Amino acid sequence: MTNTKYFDLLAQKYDSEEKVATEIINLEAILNLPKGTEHFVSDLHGEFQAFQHVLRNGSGKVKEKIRDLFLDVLSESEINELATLVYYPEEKLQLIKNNFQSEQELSDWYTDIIAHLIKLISYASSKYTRSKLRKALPKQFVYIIEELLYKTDEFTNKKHYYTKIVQQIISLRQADKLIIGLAYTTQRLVVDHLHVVGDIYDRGPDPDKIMDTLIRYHSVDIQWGNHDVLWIGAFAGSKVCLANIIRICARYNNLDIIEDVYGINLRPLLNLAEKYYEDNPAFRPKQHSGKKLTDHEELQITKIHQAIAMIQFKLEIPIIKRRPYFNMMERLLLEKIDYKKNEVTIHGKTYQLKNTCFMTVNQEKPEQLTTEEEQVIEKLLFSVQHSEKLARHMNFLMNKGSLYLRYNGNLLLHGCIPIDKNGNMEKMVIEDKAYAGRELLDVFEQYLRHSFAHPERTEDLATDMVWYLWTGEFSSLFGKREMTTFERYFIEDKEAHKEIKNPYYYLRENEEVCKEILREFSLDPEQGRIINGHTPVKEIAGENPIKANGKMIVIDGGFSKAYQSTTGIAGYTLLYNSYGMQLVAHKKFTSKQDVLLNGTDVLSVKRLVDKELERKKVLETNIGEKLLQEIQILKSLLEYSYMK
Ligand SMILES: O=P(O)(O)OC[C@H]1O[C@](O)(COP(=O)(O)O)[C@@H](O)[C@@H]1O
Ligand SMILES: [Mn+2]
Repeated sequence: MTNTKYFDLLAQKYDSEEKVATEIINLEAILNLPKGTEHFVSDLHGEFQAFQHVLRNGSGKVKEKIRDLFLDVLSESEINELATLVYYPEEKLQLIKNNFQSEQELSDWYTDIIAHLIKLISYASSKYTRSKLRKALPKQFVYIIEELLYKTDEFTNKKHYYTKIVQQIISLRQADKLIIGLAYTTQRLVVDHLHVVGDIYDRGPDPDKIMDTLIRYHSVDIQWGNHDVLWIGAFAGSKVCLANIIRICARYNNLDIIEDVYGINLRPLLNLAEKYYEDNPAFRPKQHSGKKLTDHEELQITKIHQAIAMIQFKLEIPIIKRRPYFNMMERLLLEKIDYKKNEVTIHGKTYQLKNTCFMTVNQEKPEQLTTEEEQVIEKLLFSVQHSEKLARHMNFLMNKGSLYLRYNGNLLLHGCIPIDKNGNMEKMVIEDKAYAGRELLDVFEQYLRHSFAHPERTEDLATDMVWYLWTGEFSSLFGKREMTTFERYFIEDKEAHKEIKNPYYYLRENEEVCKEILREFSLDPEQGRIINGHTPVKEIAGENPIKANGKMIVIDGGFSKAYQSTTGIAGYTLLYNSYGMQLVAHKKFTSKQDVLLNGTDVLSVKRLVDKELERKKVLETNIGEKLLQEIQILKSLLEYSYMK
């Protein structure tokens, strides 16, 4: 398209000189506002309730704003009550309303609380344009709220006018709805943009609810985690990824995610499991609160767990063989077993095996699936690829996700940048071409997207590569020499379970190494930081999440309950507003009920990562860059169309 045509098109939208000028002025104004608050979370691992809480309280930002405004006029418990009302408006309203004896009492309370919420919204939106605030308001109440917000100058009898409106709202029985709307608006204003630095799926019970929440969220991006790509892989046609997700769901007693949530029929797998497998202590599911299993259910899951684990181990073999550059020959474990002696030799060391379940293994050809196994995995794959809900969730992961993200000068990524012990980028040769650093990650992402675009291909390089991202030595999502799943099931010696990490995980303490990585991604090493998830920060053992003189921030807090005893804490999140970055350490989240009843909102030690000397403006952000371009275009339009 020629430039003139382009301008003609644009002129249809901006059909007068004034309109162009207004838009330029509007954009210029936005550029000079303080940058919006970014909120970083990671490693959610299906813990929907805890995630909801962090999202709703904006990692403490909601309460901070309430304190700023009301410290002198409200008591501590009133502050807590107001905060809880903002987090969980529907439920908290019911609880509060139950305490009133008369209509009058309730009406007085409504009047006060609506005033508080309006004040809070006015404060929380002070760095946005009116138009942005309007978009965040509950649609049906925009007019009323704007009246309440803006009719507050000295020339109107503000109190009288305000009281009249609120009385009307109450008598028309709209107060509850208005309060709920105001609460959600507050939540939305407090955080402008959310980054999920990977691992939404696995271990915890409700990844699907997290996905639904993210889909509804006003502004979000995702950096895929190894567990997320495992699910993408399954959907994209990788049978070995599929076996893995089912194995992990069995292990964590979460098969209802597969069966009830995503509607995938497990009956064929269960039949196979019942036919070949018995009880086995190594495969009993982890029990978690809320889901008490009967003995029969536990036994069933134990059998399914073995059946699918064995399918997984078999499926790994041909991939390892057809992709020598995956460098995984050491993982051909079923071929390394001495079935008579019940031993396996790994890295030159021989181990006794226990809790084995090799009933379906053909010792001559251990990669061979039995006919039944083959049918089971085929049916599972069909079912997975035809789950509408899973399709919706995986499409969203693809649309909003990437392997890494450069955002406002920072590098966001889940796992690591594979490097050697001298800090040089590791090279991986794929189909005779070597890749390293950013280029390697870009190639990984291309393969993943290709695989997703071709779900009918199940054994091509792209599909195999998705599995490599889950478990490969130079995968930026995994970054360990190998995954010792087999060893943890069948070998007692803990030595064999060790997973040796890429040097990245200790070299990232080093400022120069982090700066080099930032340079590799064309980011300013002086200003930028790396935001990392994936490895739980062991606060108990004195580990600091802020590393390399602030160049590296690790925010896997372990929302995952399974990991909380090793971390000693229930997660870190990060906030980045116009004043700088704040790291928030979360205490263990008990339950929503607890927050509602007792206001226990265990907040959270803050450590200032950095304090900007000057407030950062939109101008200095990614969005600012885009707005500048738009302004340029509009200025050209002005010249072309109206100043001839
Ligand atoms: O805790 P589990 O279920 O045994 O899983 C352990 C496996 O998970 C991993 O830690 C990967 O998961 P994370 O990304 O959550 O760390 C593997 O390295 C390891 O083999
Ligand atoms: Mn991870």
